[in-house]
This record gives sequence, C-alpha cells and structure tokens, in this order.
Amino acid sequence: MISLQEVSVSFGQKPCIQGVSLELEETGAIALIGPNGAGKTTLLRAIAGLQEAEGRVVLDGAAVSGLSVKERAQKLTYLGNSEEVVFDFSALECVLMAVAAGRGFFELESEADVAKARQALEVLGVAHVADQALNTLSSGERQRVWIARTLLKNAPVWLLDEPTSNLDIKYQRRVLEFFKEESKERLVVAVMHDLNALDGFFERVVLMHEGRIVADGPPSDVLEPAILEPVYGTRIQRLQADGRLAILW
Ligand SMILES: Nc1ncnc2c1ncn2[C@@H]1O[C@H](COP(=O)(O)OP(=O)(O)OP(=O)(O)O)[C@@H](O)[C@H]1O
Repeated sequence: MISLQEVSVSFGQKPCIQGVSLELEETGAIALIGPNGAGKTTLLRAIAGLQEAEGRVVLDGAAVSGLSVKERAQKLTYLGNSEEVVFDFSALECVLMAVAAGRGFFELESEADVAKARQALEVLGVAHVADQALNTLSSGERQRVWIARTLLKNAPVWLLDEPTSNLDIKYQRRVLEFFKEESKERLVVAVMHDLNALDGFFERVVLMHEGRIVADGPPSDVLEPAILEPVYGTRIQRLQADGRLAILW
C-alpha cells in the first residue's frame, strides 16, 4: 500500500531522514517511535506528501509527490501534533467540515451529515462540547475533536502524529482501542512516545534514531532494553503485566 524507497530529507546542511526504506501493508496499526528529533514527524509528513523528500514515496502504486491535493485527501488523512486553532468554529462545525469536504463549495450539509458528526463526537466522548468554540476547549477535548474529524474523513490511510499526547488514560485506552479496531480495515500509522501504549494496540513498532530505522517488528521484539537503551540513552526495564509489556524507565 505504501512503499518508501531510500527516502531522505535534509534541512540545509543537516540530514534529518537518511535513506529510509519501509513497506506498509493495506491494513494494520503501526507505531513509529524514537527519541526527540529522531525524524518521526518529518517521515510522517513525507509519507503524507507534506514534506519534500529525496527518494520515492509510493502510495497505492503512485508517487505521492505526483498526486493532487484532492487525490491525496481521498487516500490519506494526516493529523498533526500541534493543530493550531486560529478560528472560532464550534467543535461540531469543525467536524462537519470533514463530512462536507466531498461536497461542492456552496452545498449545505445535510441532516445526515450533522447526525454523523454528532455521532463521531459521541464516540470520542466530546458530544457535550459540540457547540463550544474550539479555542475554548481543553487540549484533551480539542484533540478528541480532531480525532473525530479524522474518523469522518474515512480515508484508507490514517497518519497520526502523537494522537494520544493530551489524553487522560481512559481516553488513551479508548482511542487506541478504536484505532486498533479501525486498523482491521485501513492502515493506521501513529507517532507514539508512550512505550507503555504499544503492546496490545499496535502489531508493528518501527523505531527511529537519528533519521534511520534501527528496529522494526512486533512490540515484543522491538521493546527490548538492549535495543531501546542505546537509542533513548537511558536505563529501561521491561515488565510483563496483565498480558501486556510495560516499560519502566
Ligand atoms: N522545518 C525544519 N527546518 C529545520 N530543521 C527541521 C525542520 N523540521 C524538522 N527539523 C529538524 O529535523 C529533526 C527531526 O525533527 P522531527 O520533528 O521529525 O523529529 P521527531 O522525531 O518528530 O521529534 P519529536 O519527538 O521531538 O517530536 C530535528 O532535529 C528538527 O530540529
């Protein structure tokens, strides 16, 4: 579904992504991990066609760089980690924009669209703030509204940059379980920092370090102190609890 062939990105003289090759299937939940500055966001943006890169990023047989904005939007959804709110639309209006994205410019949304948008907010536990302006929500509420919006775009590929970073543990679990369920029918690639939120939710973990992929496999293979310690530069202990791997640092 997605094929990265020798992808490199530099900013000025500084190499950021260095010859990354990666094959991603049509479905599945993939976590992209690594320390600050490893190149995770840049790689995700390159996959989304938002970052110019050397090498090839191929999506569904076509080079991402050659797709129009509309074609890209049909194939993938990108959720950035610092979505800025510079307007005062309500949460519902914001989600509705995703539903209405396929319509003509002057077409109004239908009652079915509104029902769909409200349902998405309900699923993410933010129905109670539907009419509240986005820039007045807490960061966790706002993040759940963005996820609701992602959900409604219904694209076959979801690229999510730290989607659970502002969520409390109840919603981290709910959102990760939701992604896992969705990943049966689409490809979900998420940049993650919490190493305890991987096993049980993601079937594959890709570890980046200094612009390269240094480990790639199931959580039980990658979440190894011998692999993680040199990359993160800190001591790590691996525990098994309640059928899941936990990483203590
Ligand atoms: N537009 C840019 N101009 C210059 N340097 C950049 C730019 N974007 C990213 N970088 C640099 O590239 C490197 C990788 O950044 P990136 O945001 O991809 O890392 P990351 O793995 O997502 O980090 P984090 O975990 O901190 O979010 C960093 O050293 C960063 O400073």
